[in-house]
Amino acid sequence: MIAGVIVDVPAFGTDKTFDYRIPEHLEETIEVGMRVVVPFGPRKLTGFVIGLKETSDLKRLKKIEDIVDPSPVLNQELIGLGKWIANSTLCFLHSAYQSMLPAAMKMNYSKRIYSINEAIELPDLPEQIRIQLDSDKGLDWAEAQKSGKHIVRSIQSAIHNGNLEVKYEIRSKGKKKRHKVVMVNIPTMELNAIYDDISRKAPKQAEVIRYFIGNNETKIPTQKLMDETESSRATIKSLIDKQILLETEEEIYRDPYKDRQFERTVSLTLTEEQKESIKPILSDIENNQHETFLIHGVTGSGKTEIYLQSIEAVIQKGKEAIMLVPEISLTPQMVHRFKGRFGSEVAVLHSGLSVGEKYDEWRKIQRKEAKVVVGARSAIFAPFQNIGIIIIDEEHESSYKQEENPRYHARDIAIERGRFHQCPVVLGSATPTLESYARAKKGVYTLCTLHERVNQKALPTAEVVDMREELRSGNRSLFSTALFDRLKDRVDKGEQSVLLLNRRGYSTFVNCRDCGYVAQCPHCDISLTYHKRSNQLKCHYCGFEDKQPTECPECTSEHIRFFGTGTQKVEEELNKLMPEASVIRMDVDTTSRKGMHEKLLNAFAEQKADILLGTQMIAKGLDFPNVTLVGVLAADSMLHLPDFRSAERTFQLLTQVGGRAGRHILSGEVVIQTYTPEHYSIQLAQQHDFLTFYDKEMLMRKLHQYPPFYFLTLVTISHEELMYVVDVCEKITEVLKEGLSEQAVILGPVASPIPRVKDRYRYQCVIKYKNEPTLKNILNEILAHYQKRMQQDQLTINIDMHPQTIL
Ligand SMILES: Nc1ncnc2c1ncn2[C@@H]1O[C@H](COP(=O)(O)OP(=O)(O)OP(=O)(O)O)[C@@H](O)[C@H]1O
Ligand SMILES: [Zn+2]
Ligand SMILES: [Zn+2]
Repeated sequence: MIAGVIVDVPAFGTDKTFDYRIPEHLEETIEVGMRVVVPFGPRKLTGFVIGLKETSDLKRLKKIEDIVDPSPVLNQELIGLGKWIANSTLCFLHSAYQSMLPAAMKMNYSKRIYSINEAIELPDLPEQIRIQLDSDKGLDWAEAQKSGKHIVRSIQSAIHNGNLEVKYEIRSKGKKKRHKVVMVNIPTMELNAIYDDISRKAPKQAEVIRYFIGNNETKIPTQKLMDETESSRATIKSLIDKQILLETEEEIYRDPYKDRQFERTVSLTLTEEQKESIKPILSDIENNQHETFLIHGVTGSGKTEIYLQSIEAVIQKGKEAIMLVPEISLTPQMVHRFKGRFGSEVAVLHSGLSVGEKYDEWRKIQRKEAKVVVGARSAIFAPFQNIGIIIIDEEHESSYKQEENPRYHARDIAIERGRFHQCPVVLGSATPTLESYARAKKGVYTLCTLHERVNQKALPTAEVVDMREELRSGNRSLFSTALFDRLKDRVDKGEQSVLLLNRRGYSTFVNCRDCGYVAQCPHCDISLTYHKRSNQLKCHYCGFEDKQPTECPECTSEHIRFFGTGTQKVEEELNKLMPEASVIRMDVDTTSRKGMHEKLLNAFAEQKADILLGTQMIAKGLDFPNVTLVGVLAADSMLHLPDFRSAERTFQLLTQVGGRAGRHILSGEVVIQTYTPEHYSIQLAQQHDFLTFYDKEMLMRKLHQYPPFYFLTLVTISHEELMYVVDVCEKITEVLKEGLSEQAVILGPVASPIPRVKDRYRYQCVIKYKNEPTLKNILNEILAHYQKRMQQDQLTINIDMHPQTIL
């Protein structure tokens, strides 16, 4: 038998199936979808088996050496899906497959050196190195290279002379966790007799036997048995030696939620609007029919309850469900809602879990121990076999697009999988993307609208405050009088407030008041970010760190410091102006440690603070009954970014954050501070008027030839030498101009918005087009043409077929 294998060398020349012969002893074992170890040149690599056949066109085939997985990690559907991803996003097949698996299953390759014969004298090498060469583990080549040219050369000549040998080793990054369990190794009725027999001579051992007599369990983790019977390892060991007990190893799951109780919840009686929306979804589930729905429902309209009841119907049919939520709204509250309804049938996948935990959750799905997965973007690849529904909540969230290879959008994958499984795909949002809403209007998606909040509560009233007016009337603080008064009122009444500071486009840099100098990263063309806690400047692109300067390097003025308005600054001002208010601050700095995100939210939920101050991460999904005021400190901080989606993003953010207020018994109020109160995205968000916003924004997109009227493709080229980058980018632009139709618009070459990162210059060109059937071929030809230079010359060409932003 021959296996077709996709090897772990994501490069242009190797992006194809290689044939390997299956050795006899593995013939029965190897299946499509497994990973195997194969020889590749001088190396050993892993690869995915994506097909089996009887014969190959090639005569001399190498043999598969070993298997990595005892059972397939990809099923037929996922193998097909990988090809589709590779084709539609122009990525390598191996990258597509790898991205479907948890990080723990990535392979580590190492090259190790061993002595062939311990007795051989290698006087050129230091004692320590010789010991390692003679050991079982050998010497790691990467390590050896750090020990100096002289030593490296000696090792190389010893290899050449046949005194040392090289082995390639492969390990996966994550491990399965195991623990020891003991079980009774004799018929249970004999236990009493044995107890009588040994109780005098070995009372400790008898104690352990009695545990099993008095208990229905016949198998128990060794550690637990020792704890419960207060016995030692030696006692247990004697019983094992006597073959009364048997000890084995068992795999255990790391369950991040194991210490938590989830109160069971039941389905709520749906409102009329909810019933109308869920009806066609349930009918598709019943009839195994694929259709994409867009649920446009105002904040608090009960979309989540529709998801829950749809999933319930799917489970009842014996099928599985994928539920995607954006990373930042995958809060404990959210997990609770799903675990509360479906218990342990729910697997959760998000970046807050450790590599091992994620691996375990994935295996729970693989082994069919979970029926529902709730997770961020990559959960779309959950290895279910029998999917009955795929739901994407907050479908407008940009985090559903992966910004590195493979550059896929989870929405596209959802629809592709939905088609394969003939099941409904549900997209939900209070602020759908223009793309999705346009498709719904055209009838490509089925539109369901929820106009009202579940409890008939009015949407919170919003006030827009013109900050220019505030300045004119002498208020230089970050808070308008309107916002300040309301904040104070809530603190006095014991109600809670949420304050949003949109970080993007916000000043966090250090500059000189006298000459205007701004501290920049020496490796990237971007300003350094000031970190108060360490009093340091940091580059968020390359990690470069520097001390806060005491004088300006340009003009030696001492007036150089951080004048920005990050969340820390706001917190300080709040403390000064309203010392009686307690504040919880949530931003990248306060939530970087594991579990902090949850801790801070819990504290706020328990009303331990009056004000929750934070960045975008607080805008979504939170549902606190006592919150009656939401303030947005600078609504337009993102509006002026030169990005075609900036108005849409502003509208979405304001609508979402506004939706946090007054969701329960108390009514809510929203105050939006802005320097451009006349902008339609701000005015229409104030009026909760999605439809008018949609019409207006669609006109703008049409006028400027942006999605959804045009498709975009972004090509980014980078290299250390500026002239080289410009040259390659110019040539690529020319090729595109020649190959594409008259209708295609090609912008560029231009420097990327961040023109240099990690000492590499970046240039880009953007293609706007309606219908260019040859585009992918042309791009593939370009990649093929530059393949050598990409491998040998550190040239990078990145292609994003549908960029979320061209910023
Ligand atoms: N049919 C119902 N009867 C009673 N309460 C309901 C019903 N449906 C939903 N709710 C409750 O209403 C609140 C808001 O619902 P839910 O969170 O599902 O809204 P949503 O549309 O998902 O909101 P958002 O988009 O703002 O996150 C929740 O507390 C939920 O438990
Ligand atoms: Zn200066
Ligand atoms: Zn940098």
